[in-house]
Parts: sequence; C-alpha cells; structure tokens
Amino acid sequence: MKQLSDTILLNNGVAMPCYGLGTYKAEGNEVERAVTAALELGYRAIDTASLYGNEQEVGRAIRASGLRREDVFVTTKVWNDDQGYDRALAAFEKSREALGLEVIDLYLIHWPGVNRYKDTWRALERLYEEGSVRAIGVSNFQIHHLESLMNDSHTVPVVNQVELHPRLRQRPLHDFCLLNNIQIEAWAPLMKGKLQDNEILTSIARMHGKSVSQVILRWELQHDIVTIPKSVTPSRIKENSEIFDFNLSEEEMNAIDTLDTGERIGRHPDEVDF
Ligand SMILES: NC(=O)C1=CN([C@@H]2O[C@H](COP(=O)(O)OP(=O)(O)OC[C@H]3O[C@@H](n4cnc5c(N)ncnc54)[C@H](OP(=O)(O)O)[C@@H]3O)[C@@H](O)[C@H]2O)C=CC1
Ligand SMILES: O=C1CO[C@H](CO)[C@@H](O)[C@@H]1O
Repeated sequence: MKQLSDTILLNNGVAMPCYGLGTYKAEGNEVERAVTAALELGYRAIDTASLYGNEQEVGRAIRASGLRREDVFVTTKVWNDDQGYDRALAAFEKSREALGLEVIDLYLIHWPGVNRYKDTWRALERLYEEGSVRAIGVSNFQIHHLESLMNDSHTVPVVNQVELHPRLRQRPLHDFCLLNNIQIEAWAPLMKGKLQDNEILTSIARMHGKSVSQVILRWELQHDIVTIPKSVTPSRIKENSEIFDFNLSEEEMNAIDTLDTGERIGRHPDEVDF
C-alpha cells in the first residue's frame, strides 16, 4: 500500500510525492500555519503559484519547518501575464525570491493561453538546463496544446496539472498523458467540497469508516493521479492525508468512475484567451 511520503518517478527521473497540499485562496498567516501543519503531519509536496499571492508565506513555512530542502517538493507556476520568453524568466526570479528557495522542484506554465506558451516553454527549458528548476511542466493543457508543444520541442512536460475529480475524470487526456509519460495531477481534487452529499460516495465512505473527501482522494491515488487537496483547516489537513490505510475495491472504483459527467468548476482551457 502507498504511504504519505511515497513518490512517483517523473519522465526526467525526478521523484515527486503522489500527494500534497494545495494553497489557492490561502493567504497570510493562515497559509503559513496550514503549510506548517501539513509538513508536521508528513505532507512532502506544496503547490503554489505567483497568482496565489502567497509564495512568501509558503516559502517561510517551508524554510522554518526544519526539514531538509530535498525532502519538500515545491511547485509554482508562471501566470498568464508573464507568458513569453523574457517575461517568464523575470517572473521565475520573482517567484524564487518570494519563496526564498534557490531551486524550485517543479515550474509549470499555468494556462496554455493562445500563442505564447511555446516561447514561455523555451524559458522553462533554459531554467531547467541551468539547474534553477528540477523539472518543468504545464497546467490546463489540452491534448492539442501538448501535441503542438511536443512537436516543437525536445522536452516533454513532466506533469500536466488539470481540473480533475469524480465529475471530470479527464479520461482521454489522461490516456494521452500516460502514453507520453506525462504525469497527471488533479486540481480541485475535491471539486471544492461540492460532492459531499453524493449518494455513491457517502455509501462507499460509510463502508470504509472514511469521509467522502478521503474516498475521493483515495480514488485519485488508485488511478495514479497526483492529488493536492487544499485546506487551511487543521482537522481537514489531517483528515485528507489519512488515505493510505484503506483500499477501494475494483467495484467501488468503477462506481465512482460512473460519476463522470464532464462538469467543470473552472474554465475550459479552450475557452480562455489570455
Ligand atoms: N493549475 C490550476 O489552474 C489550478 C490549481 N489549483 C491547485 O489545486 C489545489 C486544490 O484545488 P482547490 O481549487 O483548492 O480545490 P479543492 O478541491 O482542493 O477544495 C478546496 C476546498 O475544499 C475544502 N475542503 C478541504 N478539505 C475538505 C474536507 N476534508 N471536507 C470538506 N471540505 C474540505 C476547503 O476548505 P478549507 O480550506 O476551509 O478547509 C476548500 O474550500 C489549489 O489549492 C491549488 O494549489 C487549483 C485551481 C486551479
Ligand atoms: O490556479 C488557479 C486557481 O483557481 C482559479 C479558479 O478556480 C484558476 O483560474 C487558476 O488557474
């Protein structure tokens, strides 16, 4: 059975924890306390972005944790306003400074946007080649964005972080990523709490003496999806991480798979023109 500290091997050989903490809409002391609590509980990956305005607090909590730098996997992202070669390099310096970390583990293009993600990708490749980041990837990329990027570049993204939860399984995109050795990572893995009353989930949760959130996160892990639930509530930070002591049966996995309606809570990447 997987453990909280377990990692998956990315396509460049770097190990990434299969589970971590999201930090969107978590700011100031609240996010600092959440990251501290998570690291104390054994979380080893933290997801942030320049957009979230919390890199300083996230970095401070990581640096104060007493953990060795190599034991915490830090992801941040270049926002849409900073797409393009020069702007992305400058944005990276700001993120690195805000986090107070010399090397970032994973740097992602936050959204594909329209035309500039290839220039942004060249900037990320440079950061990777010079050792400022240990891995580079993308977020919210559709199959056609990935194909277009890979046709143009010798570097395959290690990760594609996309909206994914039982209502949005992302099967074709996940299959494409599996074929191309790109790790899928789920954002809004709990659909921001919207599935708490779902009957299939509540009945499976009851069977295992677990919560609906724990069942959803376990379903993601068993589908080999990296998951990063966000919470600033200490009891939920703990609850979400207690998913390494039970197994969903094939039948239960299939039952949760039937919840896929394609419903999104975020924007569709093809409808967003930044
Ligand atoms: N690349 C991208 O474009 C995006 C990336 N992300 C990343 O993914 C992370 C996770 O996604 P996010 O959008 O935050 O949504 P999540 O699905 O993780 O849901 C977070 C919400 O659920 C609540 N919650 C957490 N745990 C529980 C629980 N056990 N029971 C009930 N409610 C719970 C939280 O409340 P509370 O905090 O009050 O406890 C919060 O309101 C983000 O934080 C961010 O790091 C997110 C969106 C887009
Ligand atoms: O990372 C993010 C946080 O959530 C936002 C809205 O849900 C997204 O647009 C953004 O990409």
